[in-house]
Amino acid sequence: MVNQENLLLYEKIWIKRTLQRAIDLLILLLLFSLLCYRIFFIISNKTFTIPWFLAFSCESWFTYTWIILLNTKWSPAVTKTYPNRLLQRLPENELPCVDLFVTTADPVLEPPIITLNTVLSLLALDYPANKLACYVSDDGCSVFTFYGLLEASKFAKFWVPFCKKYNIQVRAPFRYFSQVTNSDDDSAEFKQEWLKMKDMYDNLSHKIEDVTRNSTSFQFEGEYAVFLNTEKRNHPSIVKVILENYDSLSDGLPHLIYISREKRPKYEHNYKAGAMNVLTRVSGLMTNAPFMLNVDCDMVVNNPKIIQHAMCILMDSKNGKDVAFVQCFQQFYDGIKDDPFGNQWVASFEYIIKGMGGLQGPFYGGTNTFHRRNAIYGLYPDEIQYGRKGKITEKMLIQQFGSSKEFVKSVTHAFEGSGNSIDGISPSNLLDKAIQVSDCGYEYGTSWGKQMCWLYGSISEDVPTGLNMQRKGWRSECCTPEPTAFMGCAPGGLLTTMIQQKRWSSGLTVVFFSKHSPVMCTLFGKIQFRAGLSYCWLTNWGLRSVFEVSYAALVAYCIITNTSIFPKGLGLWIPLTLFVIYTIHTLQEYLSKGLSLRFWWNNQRMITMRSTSVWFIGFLSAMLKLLGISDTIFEVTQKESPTSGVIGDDANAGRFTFDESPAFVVGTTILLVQLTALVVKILGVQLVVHSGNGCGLGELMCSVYLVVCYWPFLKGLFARGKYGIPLSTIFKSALLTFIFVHFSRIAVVS
Ligand SMILES: O=c1ccn([C@@H]2O[C@H](COP(=O)(O)OP(=O)(O)O[C@H]3O[C@H](CO)[C@@H](O)[C@H](O)[C@H]3O)[C@@H](O)[C@H]2O)c(=O)[nH]1
Ligand SMILES: [Mn+2]
Repeated sequence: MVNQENLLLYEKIWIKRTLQRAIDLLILLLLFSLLCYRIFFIISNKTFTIPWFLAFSCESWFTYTWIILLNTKWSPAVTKTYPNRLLQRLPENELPCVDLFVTTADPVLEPPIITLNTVLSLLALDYPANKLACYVSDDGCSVFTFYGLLEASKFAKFWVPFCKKYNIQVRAPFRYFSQVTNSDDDSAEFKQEWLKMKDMYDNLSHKIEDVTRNSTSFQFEGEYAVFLNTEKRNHPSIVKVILENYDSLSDGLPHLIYISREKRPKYEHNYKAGAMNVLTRVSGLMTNAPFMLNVDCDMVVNNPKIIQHAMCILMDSKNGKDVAFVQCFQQFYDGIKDDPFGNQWVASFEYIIKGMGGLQGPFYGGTNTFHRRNAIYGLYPDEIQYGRKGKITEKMLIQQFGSSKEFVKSVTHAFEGSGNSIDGISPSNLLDKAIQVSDCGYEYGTSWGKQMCWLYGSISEDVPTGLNMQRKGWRSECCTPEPTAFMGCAPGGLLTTMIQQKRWSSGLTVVFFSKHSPVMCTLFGKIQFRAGLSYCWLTNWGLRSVFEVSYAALVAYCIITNTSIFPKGLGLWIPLTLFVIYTIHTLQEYLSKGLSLRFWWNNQRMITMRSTSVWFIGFLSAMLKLLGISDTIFEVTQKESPTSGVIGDDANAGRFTFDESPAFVVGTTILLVQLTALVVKILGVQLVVHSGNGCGLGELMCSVYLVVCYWPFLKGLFARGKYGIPLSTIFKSALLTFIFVHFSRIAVVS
């Protein structure tokens, strides 16, 4: 007989990739050869030119990047969870409580119908309803989001039982109805109910469409009166209990609470991190679950048993004790075929996240994550077992957590592991306390956002928040059940993708130079060496762009001035082989995952485009922020409304569209500079340098490669309308190109 108690709730499965490792090493060897070649060349020829030195610096950086990337990818692992064992071990009523958080920020960029679907999919989770509470934070302070939630809660009373009765897998109605039609095999009863549900859902979405369309005639009465005269950035806290499971029925509906934290023009709101901290406090007061799940408003549940899977990890008495958070990777529905904008992250998931999964665990990705409340509150892993070090007085707690006595009490309860803070008091009786902790002055002088919980200061709040926990010795785990846990909406077009990339680059650069930088956390905290390096890879996106842009500029400079940075003759074989093997390597990575050639190329060119354009802008904006010159803002990613049709089917969905956004200026400039260089070469009007070390095949190939990557931009130069690059952008880029060429010539002449 196998003793049930000894069976693990989850296991780590290591992935073997011998061939890939061999190629990885070969590339590393070639990179080192190139660097050595440069050093010997300088020593033996006793010539030292600035372009050579710059090329050497860039290539050293690329080698460093390659090393930290290898380090990240080299011990990949996935976790396998056994939810049945969990249920055998724990009776349903002993399963832990989980607080569910949804954030939304803008009713236009994030249509309420999307948020409602996410909420509905959470309410319908396959987990005892009395163990769940769903909190929605609305930074848009939108009466339509609130209206939508009220309507959705009425629909939920039918939808949730329907899903549970028929064991529906996809519980976000718009996903369900777009995928599943009833068939002849279904029972008459099911068909009837299906039709009824579809009818009710259509009704719900029409209602919401109608109020948003006729927004001016909305009646601010009753429940809605508090929204009258509120402005997005200037309004008091609004907390509303929409659903309440009074009798704590396991087959009822979870609590549903709407929160719009106070906003005043003079206060910093700290974007999503600020919203998450308010959610943490309100939920601490009302339900104080030991675990919390956080999702963005577009991340619908796709696997209704996901909590059981995550709990296998967090509740495992052997390996789970030091796990602070469980990360389910972001996956997307209705992605455009072959990923033209490189925002579906399939390869990153396979190689980077699984790679980190084998180290100290994946980084916190901002959504689809289960957190341990005590880890978020700043405890160390061993404090969970042996209690907090030293005696903590109430005064100290108030200093850290703020002045709400009730909230501080809930924190003490959380630390003691004794669950609900104010037993027997239902959420609606705690409204005034909840409003108090949602006020913008509440955090003043406390540790919120500085030492604990969601950290402030970077617009990629997720990475430092996760790092801050891991530096205390916590680990994290990936959770990858079948079917996929959550599905979200990938940015629809080029501009949205570029803005998102800029935000990440900027936010991550700030993290790299902040006190929560992976270097500091490795030196002075408990981030393991290799995990620290993998965090360096992640937070160096911005810095990397500086070297990539420099390299691109250098190549063009060489062609224009007829100088060279690449070896001649035999020496040219090193960079050439490097290029060919690297290409085969990435191609192999994609093909072996069943992705197409087109997919691979789309991703490769997007990697080049984003790392030489928006990452660079992100880096510059991070520098301005670090120097205190200007602040960075969190630009919310637009989510496509489900009613606007399936994105993937549109023939033009993958075409590049442009507008006057500065995000396109750098890219257009890179392209124009390369084109100018090539034209100069073809016309033979280069400046001849007397050393005889003129530009050769290497420089030309680099330049042509860049033009090929930027092909969609090249087409944009000649196209019109939204597919064309606006004249003003072309003009700005042309000016920058002119300046570049001018200074290149001056630099040579002098
Ligand atoms: O002031 C704000 C800004 C954003 N959000 C919410 O934050 C979430 C993420 O914003 P989104 O525009 O969708 O950003 P993405 O680039 O798609 O998000 C990724 O990157 C972010 C960090 O840059 C993380 O916070 C996200 O979880 C992660 O999915 C959304 O639910 C927003 O409603 C707020 O609540 N308040
Ligand atoms: Mn998103």
